Amino acid sequence: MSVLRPPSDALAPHAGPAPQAGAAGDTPEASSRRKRGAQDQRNRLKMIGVSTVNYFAGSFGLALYAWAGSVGWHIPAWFFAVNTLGGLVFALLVVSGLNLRLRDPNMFMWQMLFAGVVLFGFLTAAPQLGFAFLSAMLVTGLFGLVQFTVVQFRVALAVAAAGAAIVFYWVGDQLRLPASNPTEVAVLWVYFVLVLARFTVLASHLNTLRRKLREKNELLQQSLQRIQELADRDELTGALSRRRLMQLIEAEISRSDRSGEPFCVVLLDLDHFKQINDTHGHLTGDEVLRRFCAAVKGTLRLTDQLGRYGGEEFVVLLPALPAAHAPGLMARLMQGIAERGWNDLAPGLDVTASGGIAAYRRGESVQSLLNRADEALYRAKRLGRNRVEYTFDAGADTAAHAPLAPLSAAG
Ligand SMILES: Nc1nc2c(ncn2[C@@H]2O[C@H](COP(=O)(O)OP(=O)(O)OP(=O)(O)O)[C@@H](O)[C@H]2O)c(=O)[nH]1
Repeated sequence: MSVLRPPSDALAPHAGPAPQAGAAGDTPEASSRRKRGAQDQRNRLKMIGVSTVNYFAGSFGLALYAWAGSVGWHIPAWFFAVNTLGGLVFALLVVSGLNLRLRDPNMFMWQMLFAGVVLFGFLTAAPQLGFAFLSAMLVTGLFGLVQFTVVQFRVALAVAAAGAAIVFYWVGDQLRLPASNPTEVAVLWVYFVLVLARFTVLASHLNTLRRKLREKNELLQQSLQRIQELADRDELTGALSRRRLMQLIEAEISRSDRSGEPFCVVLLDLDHFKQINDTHGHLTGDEVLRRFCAAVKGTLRLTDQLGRYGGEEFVVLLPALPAAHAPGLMARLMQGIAERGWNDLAPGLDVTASGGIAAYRRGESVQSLLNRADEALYRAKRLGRNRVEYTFDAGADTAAHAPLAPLSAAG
């Protein structure tokens, strides 16, 4: 007998007015908002329909009691009329879009209030069916359980408690569980089963909502993960994104400042890459970038990080690496690039890279560290490419940062 018209979109609340369909200059975002808004309205209408069927069942139960002689026929007739009218009003509010002007377009509170007033009204008018209206209130309360916020639920509870106090005071002594003859007992059973059936329908509806919510959550998690991956990785090469790399260098600086452990960064730049693109095509250029990264990664430790700094420029972060050990590692790295083999990609293709290394100097910023690596890289380019240059760090520990001879990967 619940007269509650449950809301439509517990899963996709939409508070704003839906823009007109096909509005000129509709952006994809506005268009998807509009579609979501229209879907929300359809859901609201659908749930008003479900609720209508629900109080048809309630009216039917009351009609059985009228047939059994427990109440006059005017009780089911009025109950049916009042709830149908209420349903029509709520449906009209949705169809006209007027509900969108309300703070809560689902009209949760209004529907609950309406249900409460109707049920208490009929409880007063037919106290001999007390159990029927009280059990209907429980069904209504079940809707509130999922749709209301905690505050709304408390308000509804307070209003229901106050309403019950008034009505019980007024007609409490006449509240009955009508079962004084076999017909009434049979009707009581039917009515009871009807209430249970409505609980079951509601419970399965809640289950569906919960499942949809879980599915949406999973989808959201996957999307978030994908966004995180996109933010952290360069799609073409699989190297870390510049943003992620900067975060890792920052973290390494903090770690080094705390522990005193040295570390290095290397700026690597492919030589004459424009020419590779121009001669062999952009797709081959892309494949060169991929293979280059794979070759570099192949020579690094698991804890080392490779990130794409931009275009054909890459940064290698070498944690816990004293500057004195950098040349050996760079020789391996350059050898790895040379040995990668490029001819199968395009005949005559030769890929080399230049590098600049900087060892972290305590207290300096990421930018300063990278600037020094860039200066070394610039020198490597100027000195003929296909080589690695080291920036002597005058401010660092002497043993760990002794000046090193330029390293030529070719030699
Ligand atoms: N295929 C491909 N090319 C890229 C990509 N990003 C940047 N480039 C190209 O890389 C080239 C870089 O050219 P330059 O900056 O002149 O450098 P370079 O030709 O390598 O010359 P040096 O660095 O002086 O040895 C440009 O032609 C860019 O279009 C990419 O993702 N894919």
